[in-house]
Amino acid sequence: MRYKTELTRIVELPYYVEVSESSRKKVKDILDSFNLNSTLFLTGKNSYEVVGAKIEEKISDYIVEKVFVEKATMSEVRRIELFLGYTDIDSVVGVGGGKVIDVGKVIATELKVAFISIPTLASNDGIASPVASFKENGKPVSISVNPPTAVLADLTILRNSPIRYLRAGFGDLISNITAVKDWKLARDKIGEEYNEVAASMAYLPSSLMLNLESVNFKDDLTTLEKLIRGLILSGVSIAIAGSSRPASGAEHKFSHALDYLGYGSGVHGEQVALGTIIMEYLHQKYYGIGDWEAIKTIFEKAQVPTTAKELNLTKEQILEALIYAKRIRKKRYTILEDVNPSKEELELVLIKTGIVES
Ligand SMILES: NC(=O)C1=CN([C@@H]2O[C@H](COP(=O)(O)OP(=O)(O)OC[C@H]3O[C@@H](n4cnc5c(N)ncnc54)[C@H](OP(=O)(O)O)[C@@H]3O)[C@@H](O)[C@H]2O)C=CC1
Ligand SMILES: O=C(CO)COP(=O)(O)O
Ligand SMILES: [Zn+2]
Repeated sequence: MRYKTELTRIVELPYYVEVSESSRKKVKDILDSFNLNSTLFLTGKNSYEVVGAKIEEKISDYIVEKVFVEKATMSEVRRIELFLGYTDIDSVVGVGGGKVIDVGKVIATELKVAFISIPTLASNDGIASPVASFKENGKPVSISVNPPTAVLADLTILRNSPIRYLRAGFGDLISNITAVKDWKLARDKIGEEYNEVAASMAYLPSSLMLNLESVNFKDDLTTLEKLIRGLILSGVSIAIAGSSRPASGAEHKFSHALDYLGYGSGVHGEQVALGTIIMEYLHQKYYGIGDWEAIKTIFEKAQVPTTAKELNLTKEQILEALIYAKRIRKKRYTILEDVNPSKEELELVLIKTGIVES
């Protein structure tokens, strides 16, 4: 393995992170403590109704413009930046789901201002990560951005958010188990640079959740808190690694492939959850490390979809996406590149794991 020439790593991390039942109330304090007073307030139509309006009220003196984000694309970023024109802003406050947070991260990065992330959904680890995921011409692209300056993860907001997105967030968190296995594989097989701190931050919170007796994000605040903290650590692990490596392996390639091909009705975390069962199966089969049944069981306990049918996918579509996955990010070495499973073998995996019926 060869390292770059610098002797220590310089990493950009969020300055302030709070996970509590009242984090939303801190937004004014945060703006004050960073000496920020000209804010672009970004939100979504639904998130505004549910929580955004109340947060807006608290910082109305600081807001210079409010914009509703409609889609997660570069053209939406341009629309908002053109709308701002010569208006001076020193911060972006984003109150919404992944779409709003990602658009906020890109705008704050381009305009070199602070970004305060107030997620109203916890559907993926983008809450605190330096990655924005856009769809351009219907195709997914991942963009490197600055991580948020502050993350205010409010458990009251998130507990009351639609359960489907919390379950999807759980899928995205558990997927770190196979992502880190793939990273280790790349270290061992092709000498890829590996960072134990980033890998542990991504891996441990998800692996510890495998032992839960039950998984209920609505009624059990401790489990919800573990999910949110895990997703935040996952985002920070990406910042430490300098790429999404600790949180995105073959299971993510599979999910990106489904998006490319336009198959099924799953959201990101649901798709990667299915991918995680498949990749864990392959890791277990070829290297004896892993327990795909434990992963499937924890998904079932959390009511994360574990079958093709639940995501409106056919067996053929999943197989096509698994084959297509190798064309995505060819340089990211994973179990798929290592084993190069045939279509017949993959079909057997789908049947053995119960993802499709035989
Ligand atoms: N950065 C990253 O690493 C990743 C980013 N993504 C990206 O994230 C985006 C998807 O984000 P996701 O969070 O799944 O969903 P969205 O942000 O698209 O929101 C989904 C729906 O939920 C609504 N909504 C938001 N908050 C609430 C709430 N508290 N109560 C009720 N409804 C609510 C939204 O309405 P409204 O918008 O009107 O408020 C919208 O209708 C995609 O663009 C995807 O590419 C996906 C994976 C990783
Ligand atoms: O979703 C992500 C991590 O969970 C981001 O990963 P990608 O770089 O594959 O988009
Ligand atoms: Zn993800």
